[in-house]
Amino acid sequence: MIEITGLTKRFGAKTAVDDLTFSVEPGRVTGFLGPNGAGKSTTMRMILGLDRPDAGTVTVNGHDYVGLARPMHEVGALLDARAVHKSRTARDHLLCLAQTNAIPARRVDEVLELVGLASVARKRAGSFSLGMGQRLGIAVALLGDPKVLLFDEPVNGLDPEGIKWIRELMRGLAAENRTVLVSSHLMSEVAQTADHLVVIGKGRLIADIGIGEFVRQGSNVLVRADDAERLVPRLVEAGGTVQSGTDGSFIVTGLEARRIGEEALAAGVVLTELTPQRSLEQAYMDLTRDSVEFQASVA
Ligand SMILES: Nc1ncnc2c1ncn2[C@@H]1O[C@H](COP(=O)(O)OP(=O)(O)OP(=O)(O)O)[C@@H](O)[C@H]1O
Repeated sequence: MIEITGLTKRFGAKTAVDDLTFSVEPGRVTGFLGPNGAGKSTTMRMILGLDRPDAGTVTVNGHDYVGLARPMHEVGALLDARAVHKSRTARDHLLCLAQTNAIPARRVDEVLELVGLASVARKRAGSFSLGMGQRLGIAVALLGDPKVLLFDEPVNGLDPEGIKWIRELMRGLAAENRTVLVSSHLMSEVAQTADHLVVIGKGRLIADIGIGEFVRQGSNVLVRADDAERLVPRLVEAGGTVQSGTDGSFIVTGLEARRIGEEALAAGVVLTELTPQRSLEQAYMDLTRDSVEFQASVA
């Protein structure tokens, strides 16, 4: 469990993290979303005691990071996958960390296997592709078998097979009741993995919401039906908001397309069109539009 209260970090005149309060619960994957420069990495660095907050507190399993007796056993993090000795082999890199943290050598071979690097364990990390480097970074995070895991943009550089692998890994870690926080600036990267979302913009909290609720809030569906008068009251009763559109169509907010289809079926109404209007990515972009630091201007 990670608990963040009133967390603030300034760099000169810039407030990178601004009075942020949220907690990250075990047993689920929490997606940490925000546009570039929103303050995700700075927040993660403060969780790990790498940056000192100007105000507020952050605790991991009830302690601040510096107060943790065996940090690698409590928190594992993938922050910057390039932070390895290029001349060392993958195995030596892990062995070195294991030795300084009283972790047995057999755990090194276990994590190499787990991340799919066993066959290249004796190759120099400097010769690794970006994706292999990411896997090595994940091996480091898992080395101490920690209960809390932080992944900063972990899919960077991974191919589709690697992306699928890391999604399954994160889901598996959450299923083992671990606390998993994964950052991204793209909704599409976390939508399939996260159970919960924390969205920030310009260092401030924008949303702290279950993925199901976010999907419902983000959904806007265009509907055409042969008997709208019979269908609309049912949709309103089911929690939807209905606005009439042009030429007999109407827009339903707050209900997923499937639910609308089920209501139509139950009412015996034929749907002639059922089109989701806004993707999750779009909903997220709408939410963070005012927080984007660098916007391209349209010529
Ligand atoms: N060491 C630093 N010195 C000065 N400014 C910094 C420093 N670290 C971060 N910042 C600034 O703080 C803000 C938040 O940066 P941060 O890297 O935490 O954002 P982010 O959400 O992780 O972004 P990205 O998705 O681009 O990695 C940015 O405006 C950044 O320029």
